[in-house]
Amino acid sequence: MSNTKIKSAIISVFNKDGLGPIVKELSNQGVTIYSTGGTQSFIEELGIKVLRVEDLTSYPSILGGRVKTLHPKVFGGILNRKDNAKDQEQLKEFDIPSFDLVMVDLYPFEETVAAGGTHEEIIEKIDIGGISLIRAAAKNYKDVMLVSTTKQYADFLSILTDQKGEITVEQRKAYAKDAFNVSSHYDTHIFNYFNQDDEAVFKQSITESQVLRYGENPHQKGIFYGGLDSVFDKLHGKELSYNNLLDVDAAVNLMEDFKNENPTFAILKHNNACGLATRSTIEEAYAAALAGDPVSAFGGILIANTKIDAKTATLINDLFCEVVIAPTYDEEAIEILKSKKNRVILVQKPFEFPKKQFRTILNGVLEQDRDLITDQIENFETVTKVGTTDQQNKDLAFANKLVKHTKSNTIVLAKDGQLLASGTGQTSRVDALNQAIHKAKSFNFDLNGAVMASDAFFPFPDCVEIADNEGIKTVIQPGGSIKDELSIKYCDEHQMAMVFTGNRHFKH
Ligand SMILES: NC(=O)c1ncn([C@@H]2O[C@H](COP(=O)(O)O)[C@@H](O)[C@H]2O)c1NC=O
Repeated sequence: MSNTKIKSAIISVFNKDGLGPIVKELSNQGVTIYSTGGTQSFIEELGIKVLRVEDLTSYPSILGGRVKTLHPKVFGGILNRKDNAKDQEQLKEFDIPSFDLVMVDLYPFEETVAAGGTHEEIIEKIDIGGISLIRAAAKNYKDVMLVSTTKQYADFLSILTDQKGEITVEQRKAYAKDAFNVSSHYDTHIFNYFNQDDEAVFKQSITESQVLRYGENPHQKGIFYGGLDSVFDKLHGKELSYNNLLDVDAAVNLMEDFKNENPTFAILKHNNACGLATRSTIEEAYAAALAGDPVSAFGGILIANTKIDAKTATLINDLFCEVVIAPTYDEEAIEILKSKKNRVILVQKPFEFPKKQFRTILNGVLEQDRDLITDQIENFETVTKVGTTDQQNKDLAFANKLVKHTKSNTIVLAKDGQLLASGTGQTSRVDALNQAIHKAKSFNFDLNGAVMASDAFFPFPDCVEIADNEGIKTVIQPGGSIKDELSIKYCDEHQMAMVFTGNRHFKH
């Protein structure tokens, strides 16, 4: 198959940005340009000759722009096969010009939904003519070059210029493939808008992707579908790996629950926090978080809920860590942190988490709502004779937030706004508690006065008994076991306080 020299073009774009240099080049190359209303005015204002689609079709744009290019003279000009004699005869018979280039930028449907447009505004942004132009030109890629998104402008302009308007069939096919990506993405968003009542249909479209160095292990391939630019500004460091991304996700989710708290710092390893503390300064919060488990912190992911200053950065610099995340940094702090070549420094932007979560299992996909419940002190239900003090309530809320972001089964032990230790991802709650106690003791924490949080109810009174024996007298848990009474009874007999939240926070 031969190259196609662009001699005629039809251009209909919503966003006119970046169009100027392309139409100038097309004009320089003597290309005949047809265009729709707004695009035509834009091109004319550049002093470039352009023909009106209305003159071609002998119809004005009607129904408020709902019908402007939908005409056999337009679609015949795009869909005709150059090597099909009958097609070419019909072009002559019906006086249809043949198009070698189609350029479209669709109505901004997704953006209108995101901006909270009214139903009527959103419906009007369902592009009909544009999507038809795209499908037609992509179908006939053997003869037609199609630019279906403004993202292709720079590449297309260089092809146009370098190859003097001669486009190879490989290039046309590649652009056609991209076009079906554009059209299917567009339709996915329309479907999801119409499916807001949550009918169980899985349809997602993510056009951005990043090939990772590898997956969870070096022998596994890894790709991230999504774009991090809306979440972070990356100031420094190597590419985030598959495991880094999982940890970063866990860190950002965790810190979301502490974003309105006093300065709070977390250190994560393998998606779980190994250090977390809230203090009056971020420097103190970092020091207390690190003290939670300085061994695990090696190679960890660090996240702060407030600005990282130079003093904190100096402390961080003593630790080998993969990623540091904060909403802002002092200039000096950035320079200090940059001293390690590979360390990734991220500025977290204000960011709204998607409301749904997905993961693959077996031969399908699981979907669930994000766990948006953050248990508030005013909703705590004291179920024991002994109540809780204000400080204990603060610690219970702190530990309970952490439990929500730790792999099940989990038990979190905390005191004075500091994670003392947690048991993570254990097959029994008793194992989780024993792991937490063992860890806390290994770092010389005094468990007297500590609080215990559990992600799910206690099926037996064994955990409260073990906790009691260690001096832990205050407990928070969802409640809901048929044997709750046994745990409550134990607490009452041993002057322990227990609070129910009513909300389980499994995380698997
Ligand atoms: N109705 C049609 O026949 C039609 N043909 C092209 N469009 C769209 O109209 C827009 C360009 O319009 P204008 O050139 O008038 O600014 C583009 O987003 C294009 O995708 C159409 N509009 C919507 O369907």
